[in-house]
Amino acid sequence: MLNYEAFDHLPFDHLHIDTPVEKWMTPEPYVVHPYQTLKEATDLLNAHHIYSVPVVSDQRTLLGLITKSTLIQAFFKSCNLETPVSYVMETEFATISPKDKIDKAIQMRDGCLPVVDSDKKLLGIITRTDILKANAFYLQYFRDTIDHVEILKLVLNSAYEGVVVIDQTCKIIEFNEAYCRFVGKSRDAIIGKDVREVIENTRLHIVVKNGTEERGFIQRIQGHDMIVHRIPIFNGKKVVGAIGMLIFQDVTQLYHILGRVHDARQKPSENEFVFSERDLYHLNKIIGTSAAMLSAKRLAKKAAVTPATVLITGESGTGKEVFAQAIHDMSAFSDGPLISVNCAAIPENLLETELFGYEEGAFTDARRGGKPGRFEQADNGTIFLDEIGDMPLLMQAKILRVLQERVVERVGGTNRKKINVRIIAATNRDMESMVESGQFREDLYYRINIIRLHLPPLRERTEDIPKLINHFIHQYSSAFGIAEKKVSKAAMLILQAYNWHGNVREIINLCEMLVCLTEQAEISPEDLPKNIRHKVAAAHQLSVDEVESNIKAVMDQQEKLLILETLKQTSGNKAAAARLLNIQRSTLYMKMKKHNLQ
Ligand SMILES: Nc1ncnc2c1ncn2[C@@H]1O[C@H](COP(=O)(O)OP(=O)(O)OP(=O)(O)O)[C@@H](O)[C@H]1O
Repeated sequence: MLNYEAFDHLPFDHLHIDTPVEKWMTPEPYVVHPYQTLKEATDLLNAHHIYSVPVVSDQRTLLGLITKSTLIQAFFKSCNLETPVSYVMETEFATISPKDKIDKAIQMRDGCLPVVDSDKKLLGIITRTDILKANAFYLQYFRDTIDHVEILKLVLNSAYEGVVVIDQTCKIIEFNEAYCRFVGKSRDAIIGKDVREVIENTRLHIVVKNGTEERGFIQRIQGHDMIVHRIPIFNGKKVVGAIGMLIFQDVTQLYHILGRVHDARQKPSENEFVFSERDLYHLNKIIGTSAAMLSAKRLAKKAAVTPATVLITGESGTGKEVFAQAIHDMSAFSDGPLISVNCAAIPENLLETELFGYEEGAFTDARRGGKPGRFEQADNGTIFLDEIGDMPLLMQAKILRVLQERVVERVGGTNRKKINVRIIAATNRDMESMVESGQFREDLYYRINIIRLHLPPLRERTEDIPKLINHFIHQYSSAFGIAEKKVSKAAMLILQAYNWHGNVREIINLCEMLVCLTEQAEISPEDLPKNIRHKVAAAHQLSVDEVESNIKAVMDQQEKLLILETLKQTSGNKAAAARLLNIQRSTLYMKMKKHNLQ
């Protein structure tokens, strides 16, 4: 490591490789005068371990140079020690001007190079040590520059947006990792190529030509509408290149942002829908009006209007497939099929032929005429890759190719078929940690995680539970031709307090069981499965009986408040209150007596 203190006297801030000699010279060198003796000159050279010394007049005009070899030659010629140096000094030697570039000093012959001004006045000397210092400094300077370039590369590569830099001949000189991921090519395969060969519909070559900036343009790349900026790079007045930036990974992200701005401005109530009749038809099949569900429905609608890939995440049974269906039904792909593939259910050795199909003769049992794969079947429609987190790594690489190129090739075949497919993937696994642990390819993750739709578990949206239960009780009652049963308030409170690890799927199973097995018209806490009642009690550290008596107390309190509220409304008129509550007057009297309201 170079010690910078050695250069403290130098103005490094503005240093450049061709700095002048005056920055590096030794400013007040040892000198001898022409009338000094050879002995004095010899003593000076020996005392300071130097090879040469300039000879100057009293006004510091450079007259000659005394070197060790001049002295040796003088003694051979029998000059005595008292001879003045002017008799033997060199008069033919190189000098350098203070404004000359330091690299000119490299031709030095005599151990030192006098630095003189136009009047031949000595300003300093350049010694070998000065040249070594300059070299060492530049070496460090270049190392630092390389470090800076590395830092810039790091910054560029950690940018979330795609960045491309081209020179004035349209050759790509920089291409960051985000962009590489997006176009699915390695940096090495891209650097040096003409930008028009790498980026579809680019206009960077035009920007380099006319030097006009283009901001916020929409550019179609790989089937997606992308927002881009194109900025010319100037050196003085000359355009020397251009930078292209992919600002949003996809326009849908802009739609999200616009949606958020819109939401913030409008502050719509949670129940307010701005969907068409057709959207409502599809979305209303998804039961739930909790804030989380409404925002998931809005996002699904926004995703449906773009062809972008959607990744739906959420625990098992939260409705990922239901949302995939709704997105498909509301999208421009709805005239085509929705093909579902459960990546976890198909054995690894069959997954490739299942997804990509095979040609006749591809393997021993191959069907005559071959078989199209799921991707081909989904052409002009949607493919739903369920449990994508369980897909083997080898298959992930193949899927990535399809996502990048939108082309499929059957197993055992050579034809590549272009497909137009919207992709929806779903998983209940933690994709980010799978990527971190290397179980899921990072490049594929970026490809599918364009629009992220997360479905929270039921226990985080308990207000949806009564609606789901009533919906499925109604559905099963009519399917089985059984008179519809009502879930009592107490039973509903227990169901809302339950954990529902199986989410909606578990609710459906329970409703089927309750419709079939409950004999009374009302489903009460005792009709609920024991495990549900016990788990709710355990979660509250109570016994089952305590839970039920607590619920009864809560309900009694609610009933009392309701009666008081209604009587207030009717100014104490009991007949009117009974009418409002839709109960007999005698029942109201009975309840008022129970709650000590008389
Ligand atoms: N909000 C909902 N409204 C109506 N039905 C729903 C809702 N959510 C889920 N379902 C129903 O619940 C069942 C499970 O849903 P779905 O298969 O979509 O869940 P999933 O998240 O894909 O589960 P898995 O991860 O196990 O595949 C399905 O029968 C589905 O129709």
